[in-house]
Amino acid sequence: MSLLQLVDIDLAYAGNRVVKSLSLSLEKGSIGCLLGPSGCGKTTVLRCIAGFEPVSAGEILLDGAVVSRKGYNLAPERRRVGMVFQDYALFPHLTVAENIAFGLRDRGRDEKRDRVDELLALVGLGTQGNKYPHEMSGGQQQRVALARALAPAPSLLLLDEPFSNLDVELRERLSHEVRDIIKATGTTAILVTHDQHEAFAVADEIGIMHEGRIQQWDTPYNLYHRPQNRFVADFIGQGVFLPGMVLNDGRVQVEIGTLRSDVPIECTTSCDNCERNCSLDVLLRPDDVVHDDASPMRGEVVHKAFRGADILYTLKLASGAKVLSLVPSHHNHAIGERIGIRLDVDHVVTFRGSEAGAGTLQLVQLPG
Ligand SMILES: Nc1ncnc2c1ncn2[C@@H]1O[C@H](COP(=O)(O)OP(=O)(O)OP(=O)(O)O)[C@@H](O)[C@H]1O
Repeated sequence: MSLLQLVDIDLAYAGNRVVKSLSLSLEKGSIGCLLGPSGCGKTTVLRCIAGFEPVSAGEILLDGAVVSRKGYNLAPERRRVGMVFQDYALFPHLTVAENIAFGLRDRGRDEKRDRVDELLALVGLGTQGNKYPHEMSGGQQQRVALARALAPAPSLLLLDEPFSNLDVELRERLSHEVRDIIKATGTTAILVTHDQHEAFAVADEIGIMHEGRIQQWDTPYNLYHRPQNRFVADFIGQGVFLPGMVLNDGRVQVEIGTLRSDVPIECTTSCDNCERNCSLDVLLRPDDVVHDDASPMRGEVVHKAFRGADILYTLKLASGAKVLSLVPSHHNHAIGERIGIRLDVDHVVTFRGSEAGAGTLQLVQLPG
């Protein structure tokens, strides 16, 4: 059953629509994420869900009950929604235990103490309840903030860029921990971030946002492997679009080889016969282009990024087009070298060719 539903919500600041007919639904116990570039409206959606912004159209339902619609906005404190912010927002004059107990003011003393102990243990700070926030590291402070938000057992937890003040390594570790903690409590949650690694580490489902709209709401796997439009393909992971031509038997020819899909190519109504030399763009990820000394197909190394286990090569083809190739790092080639490559594509993702109207999804071909 959906715990949270947004149905065609709109929000405008001084006539400027920053959220546009946005819909999503989140099952009880699952973790969703709004991921997108700065200014796309993620935080505004979160503020609407929390009740800090009234919607100008559409509805928000929590546990089946309408909490927001035009002209009606249930107060934030009556929504049973917990929030975690990027700056932790802990009370500096209260101890860690007092911070966590803040939302439990109406509970008895013993019940409050037991709940605080339970939360301290859950976030791995069992012995640190008497410390003050300034005596703790950034990561510890964020765990306190999470414990404080979870203490009243909210039906929905909202996390707004919760890791952005932390260094990269800690961010990655804490994002896994936070997921485990949220899952251990069975809480439904929504995370807002512009960092896809964070989104992948925490969320079950992710909505890619662009200019106030969700472009695709899907699992991390599908966003990477089955992007529904160019924006999603560009935003998630790395890759290039290489011009291609559909061959008669459903194969797609690109400069460095021929791709084959297990399913027929599907066109949109404006292109009703892909079998006849349709031109399109093929999405090639760095792992689709394999280094192979024996291959007659060559690419010139124009850039290389050493990543420890792998090197990400940018290779220029004879036409001048570039592809990316992820290669084990013991294959160390110099800039200017021409190295052998071949395609190793598991499934084919294509979009209508640039000259025919870049940006419009026309065709996606995937294995059955
Ligand atoms: N209170 C406000 N008044 C007017 N415009 C606002 C207000 N808050 C946000 N905006 C505008 O609404 C748009 C969406 O902002 P929002 O903060 O939701 O984006 P975001 O995706 O969360 O961005 P970021 O990742 O940078 O936080 C932006 O263009 C922003 O300038």
